[in-house]
Amino acid sequence: MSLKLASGFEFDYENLYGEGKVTEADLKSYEEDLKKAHEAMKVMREKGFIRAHLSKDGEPEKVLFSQLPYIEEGHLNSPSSLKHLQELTDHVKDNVDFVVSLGIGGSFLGDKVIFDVHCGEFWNELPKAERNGFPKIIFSGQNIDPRRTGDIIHYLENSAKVTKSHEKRNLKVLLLVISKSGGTLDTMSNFMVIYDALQKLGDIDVEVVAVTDPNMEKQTLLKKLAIEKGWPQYAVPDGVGGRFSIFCEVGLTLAACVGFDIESFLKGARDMDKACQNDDLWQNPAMLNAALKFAASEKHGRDIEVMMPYGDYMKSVSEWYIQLLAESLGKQYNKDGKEVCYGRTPLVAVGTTDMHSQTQQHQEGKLNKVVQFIRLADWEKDLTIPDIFPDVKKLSDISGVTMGQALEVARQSNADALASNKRYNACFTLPKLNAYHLGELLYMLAMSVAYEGELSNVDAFNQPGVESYKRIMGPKLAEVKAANQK
Ligand SMILES: O=P(O)(O)OC[C@H]1O[C@](O)(CO)[C@@H](O)[C@@H]1O
Repeated sequence: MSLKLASGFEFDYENLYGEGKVTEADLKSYEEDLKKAHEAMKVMREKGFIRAHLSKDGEPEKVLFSQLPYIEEGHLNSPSSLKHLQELTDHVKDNVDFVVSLGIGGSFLGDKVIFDVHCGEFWNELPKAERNGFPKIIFSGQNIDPRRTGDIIHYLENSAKVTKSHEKRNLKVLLLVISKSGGTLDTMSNFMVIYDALQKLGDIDVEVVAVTDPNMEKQTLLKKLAIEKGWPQYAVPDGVGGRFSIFCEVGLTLAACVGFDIESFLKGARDMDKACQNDDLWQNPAMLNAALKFAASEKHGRDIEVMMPYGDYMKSVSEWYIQLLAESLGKQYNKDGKEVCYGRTPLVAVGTTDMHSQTQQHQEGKLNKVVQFIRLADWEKDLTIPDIFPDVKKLSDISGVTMGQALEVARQSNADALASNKRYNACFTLPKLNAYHLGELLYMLAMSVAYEGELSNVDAFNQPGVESYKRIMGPKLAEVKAANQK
């Protein structure tokens, strides 16, 4: 049982729906709610309106992520904004040695997905020609870890020495500072430490590009600095929350720095958006995914979702999804102010790696999980396991198949084993790992949490819970500073 789009994207729900799983009757009981949720999505697309959604200042706020795939003048992504991104590409290509991308949460996770999918693990070790002249990339700001930040500075210092002695020039480093609110401690502390250290080194030319809320009336700290210092600016528009921002200039600036195909990525998202306008539940990937996961949680207690892509470079997709699901649906109060403590808990896993650790739990632990696989139908550069030890039967037996085939056999076996023991699971198949199919997948997941927000009657677009520790953290930090000054 699966929903397959013309692009080849497939959602296989065989092990999630049917007898002993989410049933027809379960979905029937949500018929009216699904209709309403689908209507709400139409209104969101047309007007940017989501019932009861308020900004963190308690003001009515639009929800505009569904506009992002459509490149049109006057839209958030437009021919002129793409031209502006091309200027960044033209600037960094064959010119900048390193881009340090600074951000956390939605200002990091999507960029890491783009980097992993497009560049892979060894990008920074490749000769420049193999990177097509694009810079090396370092991520920072996603923690406040003095050792790693110190290591980044030291690494750049050493690179500057090599550049000076081999090429008789300064190293060029661009700090891409990404923060919607413009003042996040994690991002800005790393930025200040790194910017200061690099400027003091003397043999590094440092420049800054700021990605922040463009609002001129209520300027973020980062915006003010960018104006004052004349740094180029890109936008995290009003109405686009961090966890949806991979489709705006948060993700697209990093994409522009590595030569990731932005237009294909947005086309994938756009085609998925069209598929998600289908009124038929069984033909609408986001509505179907939301309905099945919601029913699995509410009717069968399966309220943990293990996002388990098969392949190392998709682990960050799972990490991106953690924020999407957790911040969108983990809510104490529903839209009517009633305490509900809703939310499905997301977990990161990777196949085959976690089949040798977590799978024991998935297979025999509490019956509270849905394991959601992601697989690639085609590994463009697959490798065949050679028969180099023909006398060693066990090794000879595993030769003659490709690693991609072995990976898929492992996944299917895991799915079958789970299903045979009442363990719900499902699978998204991407025909290939490229910008287009990534756009499809991520957009479908974003739209799916929007549906689930409506089904569960919680605001999927705020995150009041993260303000609690922030309120405690500010004064605590001030106390530490005061003590340091004594
Ligand atoms: O882009 P900013 O404003 O620095 O925020 C980073 C992240 O922090 C959060 O606000 C949570 O603390 C996320 O929602 C957001 O993606």
